[in-house]
Amino acid sequence: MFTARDVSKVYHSGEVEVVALAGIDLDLYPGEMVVLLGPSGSGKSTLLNIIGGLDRASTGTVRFRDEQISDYPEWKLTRYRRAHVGFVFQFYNLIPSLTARENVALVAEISKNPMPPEEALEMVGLKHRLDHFPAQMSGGEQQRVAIARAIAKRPDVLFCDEPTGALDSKTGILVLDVLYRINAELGATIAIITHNADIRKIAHRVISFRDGTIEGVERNETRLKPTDIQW
Ligand SMILES: Nc1ncnc2c1ncn2[C@@H]1O[C@H](COP(=O)(O)OP(=O)(O)OP(=O)(O)O)[C@@H](O)[C@H]1O
Repeated sequence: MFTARDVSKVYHSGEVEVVALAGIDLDLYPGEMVVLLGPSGSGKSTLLNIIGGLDRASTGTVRFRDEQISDYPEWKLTRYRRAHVGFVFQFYNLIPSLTARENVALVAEISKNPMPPEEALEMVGLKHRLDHFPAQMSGGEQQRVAIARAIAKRPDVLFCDEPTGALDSKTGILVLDVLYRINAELGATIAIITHNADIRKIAHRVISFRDGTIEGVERNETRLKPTDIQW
């Protein structure tokens, strides 16, 4: 689904150059669930942001199916992101003055063939929270609203940057279980960035980062369900 070749990213802040990615090659396949592991600052978010069309590589190429998205002008990149990519971040980013249903509806409105917000919220187990505001929900519930919002446009791929980073383990497992089901039931490719090595067991493949490079790729012969892991 994605082919990244020799992707590098250098940030310049004043005199200082930070090499966030130093020539990475990565393939992501349709329908797989991958976990990206690695120390803080090793380049995980930078890579997903580039593949997701939120940022641009300094050098190298990124293909999505038959399209070289690294060559896209801004408007095409926006269209690509809108049509194909869902994002889930550590801090939910819900609009506080909108209910769960309205937060999801907002994205559904700018999509071509969206799921009804109620259906997306039902998939994440929040049918009973449709008209609650973010402040009336727990962290895990808010994250599940954020996931419902991301899947409502039926994305081909879901990029999740530390989705359980702000949650206790019990709630985190619930959120991972939702992602696991979305991967199995909707067939969406899912990439999860985490610092938590225990989460690796739920992935088809685990990609390990170090200093802006990929240190290793491991395939899990047997996967665990999120409800079978603990940390
Ligand atoms: N906008 C930016 N400007 C300057 N440097 C940046 C910027 N974004 C990231 N970096 C630097 O690039 C490097 C890689 O950052 P990145 O966020 O990709 O790492 P990460 O592996 O996702 O880390 P974490 O697990 O802490 O989120 C880090 O050294 C970071 O400080």
